[in-house]
Amino acid sequence: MDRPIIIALDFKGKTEIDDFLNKFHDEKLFVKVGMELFYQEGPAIISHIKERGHKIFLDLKLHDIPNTVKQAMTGLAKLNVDIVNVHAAGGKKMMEAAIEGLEAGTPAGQSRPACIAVTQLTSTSQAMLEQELLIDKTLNNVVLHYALMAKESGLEGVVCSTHEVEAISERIGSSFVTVTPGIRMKDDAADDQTRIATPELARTLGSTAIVVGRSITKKQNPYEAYLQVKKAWEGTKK
Ligand SMILES: O=C(O)c1cc(=O)[nH]c(=O)n1[C@@H]1O[C@H](COP(=O)(O)O)[C@@H](O)[C@H]1O
Repeated sequence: MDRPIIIALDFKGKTEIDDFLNKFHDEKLFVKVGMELFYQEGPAIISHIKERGHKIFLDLKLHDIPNTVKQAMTGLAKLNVDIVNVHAAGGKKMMEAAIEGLEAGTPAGQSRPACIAVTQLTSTSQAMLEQELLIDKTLNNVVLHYALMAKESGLEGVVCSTHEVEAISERIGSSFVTVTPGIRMKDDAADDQTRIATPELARTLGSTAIVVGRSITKKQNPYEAYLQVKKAWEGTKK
């Protein structure tokens, strides 16, 4: 993966997507389609965005019994997206089933989408981990453990916060993909995110890709905001 900025298209529908993408002057982007958009527009939105020439991370965060995840992934593989994801909390059998489903569903001549596992959401804090999820470990250790499970299950990488990237890369190797949301420019509000970082820090700590939503989509000039994120992300060498 060529260190992309993945723009989270958290919009209501196709009209909003077209208005937004039209601001990018034919630049080929890597975008993320999540639950908000997919549940409104269905699979047709994927072919629509692909026709415009953009790469897609389909972020539906599957988390169910292994057989259900396998069958769901068999269907999703036909959409020919670049990345899909699951929750690592579903366990190793579920993650293995996700890969089996993707392999079974990928049409001949197409490459199977990369599959990555959400470790702990970037909205989760240490206090929430302990008090609500009753996990009595450090966030870093939990994320690293989930990343190891994902690796053992045959996945290509994880979604984690920037703050766990170094530990994962040290233990598993830097070719294991780390996709990091919770990205904010210095003066932006954290909103509902807890484990945030600037694009510069993500670059310094070695994230494979950053996911950026509101710091681009909610700005008055999203294209200008994207260029600023890009400069920050590409400017600082590790
Ligand atoms: O899987 C994800 O993409 C994801 C995982 C996670 O731990 N945290 C997280 O924020 N995300 C997604 O990344 C995007 C972040 O959006 P912003 O907070 O607006 O930049 C949203 O679309 C989330 O659904």
